[in-house]
Amino acid sequence: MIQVALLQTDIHFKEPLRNFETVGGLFEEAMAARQKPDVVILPEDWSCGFSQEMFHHMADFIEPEGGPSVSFLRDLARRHRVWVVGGSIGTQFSDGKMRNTTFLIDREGNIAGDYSKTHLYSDMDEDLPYSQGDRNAVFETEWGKVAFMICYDIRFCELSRGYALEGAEALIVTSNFPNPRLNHWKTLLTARAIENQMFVIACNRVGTSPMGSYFGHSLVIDPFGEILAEGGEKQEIVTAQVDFSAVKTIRETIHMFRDRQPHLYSRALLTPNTLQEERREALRRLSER
Ligand SMILES: O=C(O)CCC(=O)C(=O)O
Repeated sequence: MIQVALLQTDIHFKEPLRNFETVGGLFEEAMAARQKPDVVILPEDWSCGFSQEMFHHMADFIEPEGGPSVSFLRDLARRHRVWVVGGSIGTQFSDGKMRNTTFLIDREGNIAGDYSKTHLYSDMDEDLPYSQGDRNAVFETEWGKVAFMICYDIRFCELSRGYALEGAEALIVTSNFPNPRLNHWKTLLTARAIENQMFVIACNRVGTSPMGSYFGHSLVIDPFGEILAEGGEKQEIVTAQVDFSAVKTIRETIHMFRDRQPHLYSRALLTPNTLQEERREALRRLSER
């Protein structure tokens, strides 16, 4: 049984120091609770916010590997001896590529893994500066096997199914999911939990950005699809106890993984996405102008 704490923060656009202060304050509060968390989870882009404008001026936002945001979180993890899922941080990696990346940090402050957003939100031009992540790993921790999604990723059931087949027991989601799509947020996350028989632990932000407003409603959903905890629409800490043995219980009750019929599923799932190729071609032509 572990205790999770989701910091549902109000992120101030382009004000990292102010956001560090908010996260630092909520972190102390979470650690002072009677039930000390084992894992603290932050929302997507927790240190600088998110807007379409940002994707055209990345120099103002991007951090190098080991930059100030991840160093700040590693220090908190080490000081409080707690695991941290570092929301996401726009990071330029040593291969020169920029990615929207979540860092998994252990109790010693070491980076135990990272996940970069697979499905970039092209309707907001996120795919202009960012490269998609291409290592969708399941990570073994002292409390169970976990995998990650960032925001728009939750619309793509194929990714979470792959994680479940690789043994993930919990899907951790970090997000800037906006109004008015609360219905999508709750329905998609609940479906991901039920269809994969795993926990879904999803941290969303509140407040506003130049793009609009965010509804919070961070969620902890068990593998039966029951909501264990749900945030409101204000800044707060959402907590829940997560008992990973529930995954085994549901998987031994409804044998979905035994009954899958992959050879009968559509071959279209594996054919290349021509719409994406068209978008890449259009962007290439634009950049040549
Ligand atoms: O899928 C959505 O409705 C919103 C996605 C989004 O805002 C994002 O991925 O940043």
